[in-house]
Amino acid sequence: MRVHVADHPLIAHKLTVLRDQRTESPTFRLLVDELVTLLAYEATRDVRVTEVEIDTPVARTTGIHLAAPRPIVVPILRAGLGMLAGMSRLLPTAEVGFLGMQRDEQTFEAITYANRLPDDLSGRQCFVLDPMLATGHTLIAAVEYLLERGAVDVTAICLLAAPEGLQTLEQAVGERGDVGIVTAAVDERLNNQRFIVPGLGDAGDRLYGVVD
Ligand SMILES: O=P(O)(O)OC[C@H]1O[C@H](OP(=O)(O)OP(=O)(O)O)[C@H](O)[C@@H]1O
Ligand SMILES: O=c1cc[nH]c(=O)[nH]1
Ligand SMILES: [Mg+2]
Repeated sequence: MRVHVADHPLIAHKLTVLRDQRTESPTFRLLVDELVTLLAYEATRDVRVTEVEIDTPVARTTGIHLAAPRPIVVPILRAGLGMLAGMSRLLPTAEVGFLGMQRDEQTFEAITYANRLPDDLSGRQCFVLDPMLATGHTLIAAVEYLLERGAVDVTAICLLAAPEGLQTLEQAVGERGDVGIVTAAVDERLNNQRFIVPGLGDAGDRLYGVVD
């Protein structure tokens, strides 16, 4: 499994403000949006392209366009929705599928409450958006939905990952397909409630407010 930790002072600065418990929702949303655009730049390094001939006002030349079929972007609701606008800015022609998933806070298993993905993802490159990779259960389920439908290349863009979750993900899906993670940081560990430490708290709550 490919793991890329984006090492850049601007990313580290924005992440520090994001982690700060004094940062309120409006600023938090803005920072998530900015961070995902920076991370998407790394995550799309191997996006498929095709050569094209074009005429500039001066001469004929060879360039590249994104290859067909178009990539698909999959935000995992709720928190992943906060990453969609930033990703779409960089990949405006990508299709968007949706997964609604919630972690059971007793068992830490992922519950899927919405699945709006194309049935056939044969040969498609997929970019999954979820800010937090904690136990990894949510992302494992998401990656499995995509690989089952024929996706060949799945890259998850996360803001924070826990070492435990990365290991669990690697064991579960690392050998099944081409799976990669791009994250702004790998934190220290999970606590007893399986929250990432030091982390940033509950990403969904910080983006959208607390729900029961
Ligand atoms: O790696 P895991 O242990 O599975 O945890 C990570 C998941 O937990 C959070 O979602 P949450 O269940 O809080 O839902 P929300 O986005 O609606 O807040 C987060 O956005 C991930 O989807
Ligand atoms: O630290 C964590 C773990 C799971 N989900 C979150 O939003 N934060
Ligand atoms: Mg949440």
